[in-house]
Amino acid sequence: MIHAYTGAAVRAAESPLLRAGQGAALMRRAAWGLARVVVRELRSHGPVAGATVTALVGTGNNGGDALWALAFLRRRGVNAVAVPTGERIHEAGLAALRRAGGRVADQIPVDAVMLIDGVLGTGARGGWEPPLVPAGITVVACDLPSGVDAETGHVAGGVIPADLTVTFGALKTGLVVGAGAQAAGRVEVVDIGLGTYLEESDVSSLERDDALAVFAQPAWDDHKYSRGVLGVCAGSEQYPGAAVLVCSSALASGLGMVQYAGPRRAADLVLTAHPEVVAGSGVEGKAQAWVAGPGLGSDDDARSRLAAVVDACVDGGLPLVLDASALGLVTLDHLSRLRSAGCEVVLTPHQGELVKLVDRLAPHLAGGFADLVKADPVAAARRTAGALGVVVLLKGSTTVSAAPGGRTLVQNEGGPELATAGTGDCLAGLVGSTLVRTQHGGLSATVEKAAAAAWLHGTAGSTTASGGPFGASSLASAVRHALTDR
Ligand SMILES: NC(=O)C1=CN([C@@H]2O[C@H](COP(=O)(O)OP(=O)(O)OC[C@H]3O[C@@H](n4cnc5c(N)ncnc54)[C@H](OP(=O)(O)O)[C@@H]3O)[C@@H](O)[C@H]2O)[C@@H](O)CC1
Ligand SMILES: Nc1ncnc2c1ncn2[C@@H]1O[C@H](COP(=O)(O)OP(=O)(O)O)[C@@H](O)[C@H]1O
Repeated sequence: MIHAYTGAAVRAAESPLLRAGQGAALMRRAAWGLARVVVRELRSHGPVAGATVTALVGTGNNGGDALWALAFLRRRGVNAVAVPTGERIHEAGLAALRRAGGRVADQIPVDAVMLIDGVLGTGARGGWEPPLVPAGITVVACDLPSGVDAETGHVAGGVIPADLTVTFGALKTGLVVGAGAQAAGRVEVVDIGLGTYLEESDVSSLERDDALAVFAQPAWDDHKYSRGVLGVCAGSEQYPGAAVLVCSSALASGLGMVQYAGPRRAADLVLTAHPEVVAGSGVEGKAQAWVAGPGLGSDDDARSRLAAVVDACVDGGLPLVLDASALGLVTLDHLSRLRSAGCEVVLTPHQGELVKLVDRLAPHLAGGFADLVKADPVAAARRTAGALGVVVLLKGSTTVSAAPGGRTLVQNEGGPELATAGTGDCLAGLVGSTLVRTQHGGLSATVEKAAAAAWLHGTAGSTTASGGPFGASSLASAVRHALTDR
């Protein structure tokens, strides 16, 4: 599990140390860590001594870090050049650079092989417009790529995409969400001794082993019912393929049985693809959790099929995933009955679906929500989860899974190749699969299951993308592959 903290939390952790007069020591520790990483990167490409490394140096402590790092690099024989970007500069850092023999210039030197982005860190307010950066130069961001909001990952103006970000004290939320995660490149954390002062993390990410633990292999004495039976209420005469996609991904994730409930045309397609599915038109059966929504449509038939699934879940206290069409049909009454019956409920909207859902079911949140979803998906998912009392898995370049209590997991395994019709249906099948295979552990455990599904989905997407462009029906085999190699 990887944990990330808000910029504010990291600053709060620093403050007792600053009060104790250790500010300069903290900065030197951070800069030393940054310089070590730069040396390692230089060495992997050629000689360190004589290489030109430049830094864009802002007006605050982020610029101070960059200046100190240049000073350390100069002592290692690097041609260290600071390029100030503002009217002010960190005086002690500048003095250190000058003492070490480094210089100041007003432009990035033409022979620079590496650029340290030390303009803005956790103190950035709003956006900035970076200068043009020469093509081919390796960019190392100091703490954060300048212009990334440490709290949200939002980029309000421009940003210099980094090959590598060296961040200090702890991983920041802005480095693992949305545009910030994209701009950061590889991220390395330098320990500057904040550990004991850091409070609870803001968001976390599952790593491979965490996710694989959710998709546990069967025990020797398992049978199909103990491995889990997933009910799927998806597809319609108009959109039959969605039913196949949900069933395929669920089966590929290795559960005991998939039971399909839907109209003839969709059921026939499902059975042609997967004869092992138990198909019928109604929701009766042995399902231990349900997925409802993909391809249901929005007519009366869709409404009554969803109502039947909600009734079955309420009666049996069963977990339920609501995706796609179901997000436009679900009512506050459904959610309230499901909550009262103690059902685990996961909603899996993309951004547009979330905005519509909030408009309809939580209008008190709706003002400015469309902007919030883009600028701060973590907050948007958290607020919705809190308002509706369910787990919300918000899809996008970062998949955010939030529980009503605030526990939030963010996953970034998948790339934009996943933005193709039907991949969300596959994800719904995987989330359903996680909900049948483990016992109740409260919504805090449910959010982890949702994130494990996102991990598997993103990993499968990236593997499939490495073979060229793909459609959603190719994902299932990569899901199996991701679960094979353990
Ligand atoms: N505390 C510590 O001991 C340690 C801190 N550490 C380091 O300090 C960093 C935080 O430093 P910080 O608080 O000085 O903020 P920072 O990110 O440099 O930016 C503030 C400056 O930028 C300016 N500015 C703001 N927005 C702007 C914009 N849009 N466009 C242009 N300018 C803008 C703002 O100007 P002002 O608005 O005040 O005029 C101010 O001058 C942190 O990320 C880490 O690297 C580490 O060394 C560990 C020890
Ligand atoms: N730019 C992106 N980077 C990574 N993943 C993405 C990106 N765009 C979409 N995805 C993923 O692709 C899936 C698309 O789901 P969805 O929009 O529901 O599609 P559909 O309804 O067609 O099945 C989601 O899991 C989402 O997280």
